[in-house]
Amino acid sequence: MDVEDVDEEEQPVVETEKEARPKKKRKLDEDSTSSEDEREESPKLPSRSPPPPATLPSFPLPVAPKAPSKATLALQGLDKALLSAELIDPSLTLSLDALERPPNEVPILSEKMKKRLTELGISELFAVQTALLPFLLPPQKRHRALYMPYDPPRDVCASAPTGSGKTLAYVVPIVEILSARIATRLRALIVLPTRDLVMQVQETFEAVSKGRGLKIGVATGQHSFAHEQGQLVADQVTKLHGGSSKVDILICTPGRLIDHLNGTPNFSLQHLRFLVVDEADRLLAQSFQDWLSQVLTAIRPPTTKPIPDSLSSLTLAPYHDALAPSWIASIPTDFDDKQEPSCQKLLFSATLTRDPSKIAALGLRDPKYFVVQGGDSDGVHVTEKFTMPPTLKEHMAVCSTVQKPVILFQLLQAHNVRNALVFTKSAESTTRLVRLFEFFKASFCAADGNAGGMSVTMQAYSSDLSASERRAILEKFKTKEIDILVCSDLISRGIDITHVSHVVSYDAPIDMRKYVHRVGRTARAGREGDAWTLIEDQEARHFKMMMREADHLNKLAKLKITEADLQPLLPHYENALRKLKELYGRS
Ligand SMILES: Nc1ncnc2c1ncn2[C@@H]1O[C@H](COP(=O)(O)OP(=O)(O)OP(=O)(O)O)[C@@H](O)[C@H]1O
Repeated sequence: MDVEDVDEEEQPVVETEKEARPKKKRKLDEDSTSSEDEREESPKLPSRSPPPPATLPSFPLPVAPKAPSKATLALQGLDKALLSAELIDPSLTLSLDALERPPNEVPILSEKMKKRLTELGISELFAVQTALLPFLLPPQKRHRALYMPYDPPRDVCASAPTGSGKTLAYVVPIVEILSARIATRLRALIVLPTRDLVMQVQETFEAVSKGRGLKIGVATGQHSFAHEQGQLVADQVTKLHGGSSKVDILICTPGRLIDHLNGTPNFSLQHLRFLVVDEADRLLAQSFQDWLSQVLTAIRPPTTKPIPDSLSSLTLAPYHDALAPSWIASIPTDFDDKQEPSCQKLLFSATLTRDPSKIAALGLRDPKYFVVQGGDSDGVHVTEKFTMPPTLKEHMAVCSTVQKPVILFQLLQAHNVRNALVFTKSAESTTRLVRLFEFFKASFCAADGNAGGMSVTMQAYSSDLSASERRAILEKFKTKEIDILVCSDLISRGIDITHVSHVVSYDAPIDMRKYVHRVGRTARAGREGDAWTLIEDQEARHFKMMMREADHLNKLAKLKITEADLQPLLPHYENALRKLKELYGRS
């Protein structure tokens, strides 16, 4: 079988319609001709009805519609701010030394930060960072303050391809601004969808903020609630209007955050200077006890504000409560401007959130959009749904269900694949595929002593494993003790393992977002990467439709595999299938 040839079966829907239209026209033309002929031949009788027209009007052939104008898109409800997004060329980089500002302005990065980044091997900024750092670290000192109740900062939505360095784009500014603090308060809250991602972002914060005296906490439910409470809040006994915090930065999952908001005395978000929603498209799609509205409420000042001790007692004693400025009740005067919380919301995603109701729910303040994406700068391109790393090569093969495993094994062998992630549809199928591969490898090695390229190690990584088992496996994969991880979509969001050279969607992803996040595990940080998708015959139509709708089908080349390539592997594959059947039969 030539896998290349398999997927010629369906015609694009548009073409089918195109063909149908002219046929319809021909039919009508034929009808009109025949009636004219009949008129020629029939005896000339007086006719009661008016004669039919000589020819029927012809229908115009369908043409591809033009791209909608900005005004049309605006009318369709697309957020105005999104239409005027700043487009950033993905190939843009900027050396740390070139980050200059005039001497009368605050430099973008402090010398301490430059030194630390250099120690971490970062000598230049990636595209998303070149745009966000100057924006989040403005040139005037007052715009970098922790409290700006009369002139609060603009919110930010940033969309950039997977692996393009979004994490540092918020970690660096947060560390720079919070390092100016004099007392520990909860000033930055980072919300992520999974525990694994929380750990990863925590590592980045700890690395970047080393020596800056910031305290970083996590809340994911990995430890008992009481333990976490003790780590986050210093005083849970005295009622403190200003809250109490043992950390400056908290990185958490939404569920656990809500638990603390509702159940930890003195846990308060009133001092927040940054709220980061990373992997925003996924977090906004999930309700998690309506986490977002609870967080937004906790950031806003209460309607009845507490009066600090110093005012109520009319003494000059400093009030221990440390309320945030917009929380403090004051006697209103005619000159008072409205005070607002100083919290700046930063949303990050590899896929644009285009649902206007979701954007509205965030209550963004004069949001500024940054989109890292090639193409025109006329703004219309911003409406494209997905941005991929430019160093990613994408391929697909359509095949039968039966041949899929052996095609995978052939690809791994022929391309000498190491450092790969293979995605399956469920935890159960990860285990089954790994077992099948082990039987296959054993049969292959028994026949060919030197293993002929089948020496790779494969391991299942799925929700069937405990968190500690998963961590240990991931660590082994990072240190290259394991060559290939077969995983369910658990790993497909944000996990950063830079050496992944191949991502194989063994089971095709069911939607475009899943596809983007899976393939985004490779070609990270400017490296090359390959993404292969295996599609079963019956899935081909849906998959291609999905790709076409995302304007992405033309980016996928076909994988070249022939019958001759598979032939030598088939006896071992049959052996492996028999063994697997025996195993599952037994259990
Ligand atoms: N300026 C830089 N120089 C060198 N490496 C960098 C730089 N910025 C980020 N990286 C590295 O690039 C890798 C990918 O970064 P990161 O995880 O932030 O990507 P991401 O855009 O958040 O991806 P995803 O959408 O998949 O979560 C990380 O290993 C990070 O350390």
